[in-house]
Amino acid sequence: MDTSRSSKAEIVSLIQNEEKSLDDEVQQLEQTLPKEEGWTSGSEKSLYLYQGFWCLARDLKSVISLQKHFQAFDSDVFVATSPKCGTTWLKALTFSTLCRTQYARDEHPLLNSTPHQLVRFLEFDVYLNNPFPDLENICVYKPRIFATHIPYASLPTSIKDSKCKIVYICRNPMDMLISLWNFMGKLRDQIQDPPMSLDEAFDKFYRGIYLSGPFYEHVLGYWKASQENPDKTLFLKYEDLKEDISCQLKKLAMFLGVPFTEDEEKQGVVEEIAKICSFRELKEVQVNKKGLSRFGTPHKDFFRKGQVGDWSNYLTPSMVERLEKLIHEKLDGSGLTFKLSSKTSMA
Ligand SMILES: Nc1ncnc2c1ncn2[C@@H]1O[C@H](COP(=O)(O)OS(=O)(=O)O)[C@@H](OP(=O)(O)O)[C@H]1O
Repeated sequence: MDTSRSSKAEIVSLIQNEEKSLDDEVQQLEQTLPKEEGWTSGSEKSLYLYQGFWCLARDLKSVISLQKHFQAFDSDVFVATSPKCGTTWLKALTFSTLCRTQYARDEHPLLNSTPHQLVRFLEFDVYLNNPFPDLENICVYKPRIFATHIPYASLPTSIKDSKCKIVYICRNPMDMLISLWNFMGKLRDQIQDPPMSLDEAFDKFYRGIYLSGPFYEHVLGYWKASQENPDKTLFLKYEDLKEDISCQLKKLAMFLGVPFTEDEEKQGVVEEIAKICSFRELKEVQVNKKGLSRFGTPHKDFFRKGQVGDWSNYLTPSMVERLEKLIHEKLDGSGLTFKLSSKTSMA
């Protein structure tokens, strides 16, 4: 919306009209889109299948408004993920890599802000209840870095068409399921919902019914984008980061156009970033231990175990067999594979 020539009253009226038209559109969609019970109780927690992915009614409004209005800059960077695949970690790493010259080494912003405050979600935060956020002033550090769980196909056109960069992280779906089930379990406790059995969670996950699911479509969308244009989309795996964070961090810096210099490497900058963004360190920072995120989740719930292979402590052999078969079917021919190691590792 170009408001450069409008008076304040005209702008207020434009915003009100846009809000009203969005509300009408969402109300209509709620009546027509396929609908399923969400992971917590309450009709507002129902999930709707919008453009092939599952979305809360609250988020439908922000997704539509950012699809309509968001204008990406060539310099922007987007952290794209499915939930529970390493978003918090990749936000911290991307921010620390890109903005490393903008703060003193002993005054890292991650010591006072959560990764979700430094790299804000477009649909759950920036555009939540606000179709025209003040994007000019929203990111203190430059370049602008935003995050999203929206699948590649449904990203605002300007993200796909501009020269901005997208970093994506995926995780083996079995660990993702266990992480999601534990996370939603904590949300259910807070609102006094009875616990959801693992069988029920497995069934929902298997059918792709969770925020931004189905998993395979999400992963394959970004996988194909990274194959077609590797300079625009970088595809990372949680397991690879756990295995060799320095190597993956250098790859990330190179992709973002800010490779570590020889001097930086000698000074241990790579290891410093890896350390401050590690599960062990971030979990202990005060700001990550208390308080709620702007989308209502306790900060501490973004840090649970941070391990590879925790699924083997929960999933039954028949669940594993069914998921392995599904993974095989869905990813067949794509060239994408997951390590399903049951060996756990800590940061
Ligand atoms: N720094 C760091 N290093 C490694 N692992 C980390 C880190 N921070 C968070 N985690 C683990 O990531 C899981 C949460 O996933 P997301 O951050 O994608 O969640 S969310 O989508 O933003 O809600 C969740 O995984 P599980 O422990 O398996 O549940 C977190 O513990």
